[in-house]
Amino acid sequence: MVENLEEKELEYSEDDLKIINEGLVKIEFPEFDKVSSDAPVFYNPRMEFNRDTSILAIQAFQKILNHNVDICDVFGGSGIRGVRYKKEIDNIGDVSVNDISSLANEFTKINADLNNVDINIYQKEASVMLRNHRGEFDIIDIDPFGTPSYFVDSAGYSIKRNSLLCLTATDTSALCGTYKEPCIRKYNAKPFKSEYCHENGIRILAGFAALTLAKYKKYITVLMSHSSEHYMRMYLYIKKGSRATDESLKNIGYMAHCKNCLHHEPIYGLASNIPENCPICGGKLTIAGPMWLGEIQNKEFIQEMISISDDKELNTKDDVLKLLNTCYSEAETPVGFYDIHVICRNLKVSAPKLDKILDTLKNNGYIAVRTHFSPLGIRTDASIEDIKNIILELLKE
Ligand SMILES: C[S@@+](CC[C@H](N)C(=O)[O-])C[C@H]1O[C@@H](n2cnc3c(N)ncnc32)[C@H](O)[C@@H]1O
Ligand SMILES: [Zn+2]
Repeated sequence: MVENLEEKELEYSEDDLKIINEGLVKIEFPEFDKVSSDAPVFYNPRMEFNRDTSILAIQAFQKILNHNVDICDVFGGSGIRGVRYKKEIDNIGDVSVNDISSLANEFTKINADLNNVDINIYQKEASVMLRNHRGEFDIIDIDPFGTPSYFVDSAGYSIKRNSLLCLTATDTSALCGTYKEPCIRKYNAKPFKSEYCHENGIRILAGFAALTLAKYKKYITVLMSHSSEHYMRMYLYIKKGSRATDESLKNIGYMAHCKNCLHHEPIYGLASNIPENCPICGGKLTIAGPMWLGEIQNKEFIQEMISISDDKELNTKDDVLKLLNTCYSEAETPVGFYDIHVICRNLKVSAPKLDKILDTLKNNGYIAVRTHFSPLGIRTDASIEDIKNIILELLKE
């Protein structure tokens, strides 16, 4: 069932109108009491970071395609994304902005005129928009309130080979497992509320997209993904081919976690044999998934985003670069991470400095990097036993 279908009566006066600057554009919008799904046209300053990151990702993708790219923002709101994409991305082709609300579209028109750009404006339910315009866009941006799950099938039907699917989810409580049932309903996956639940959430969303697109013989490569504040966002390179899709689905699997000793391990395959007990301590394993166990960061793509940032005016550039640098170092590392405080609680000791643990792991020949998912997280190929031993040794010093 698709929510927010009915247009709500919203009134505003001239006094409610506000203009803000973001990136290279000015955006006018009526200020309602609160930012919510009741107010289709609004400006959410907390999403500027998301939009700035999108500018870099879409520009980097345009460079991969190396021709003018046509883009559709399926949930336009005030039109801010469409207007920014048209104004700030080089070699952009047609920009289409869709919103089910006529008020939203009124403001998209106002904002396109205010910034002297041409935008095609549509007023359709998102899935209808996608299905009516099959194969037309090089880039599809799905940025709804809450879950994108209702729209992924239509995106899978509509999206053409060699294109980019940008997905936002704000229902992080479902994806992270605060509430289990909504995740099962919306993403057909069992979540697990753990110290690395945001990574599991990203992987569940990517896995859901991969499995949904597979029936159209389309497969994903995750170019970049992040969990920030109250939302998750990912950039998926979509390609087509039945063999390659079959191969790609080998990245679907489960995460097994031992609450007793904190060991975790990925288990590849949809119908694989899942062990019941922890190979380290014999404790019962908790299973989350199905989820995407393939890469969730792509080094070359992120490097391109970082280079492109030199030429872009972005208010949140420092924060975006911080994120991109961490995501860059997270690429090609093992699935899942360890939280140092959780391990130290398990050991009943106080925590040594995170940098010390990272250095010692690296000196012992392990991969050891930070993760953007958590300031206390370490991504490493060391086993939980090795990490615990290193912590205990450090505490003796
Ligand atoms: C989160 S806002 C979009 C924000 C915008 N992308 C931005 O960056 O500011 C969601 C928008 O989706 C619209 N919407 C909600 N359900 C929809 C549906 N099923 N089809 C099309 N538009 C929908 C709402 O009217 C609202 O304007
Ligand atoms: Zn165990």
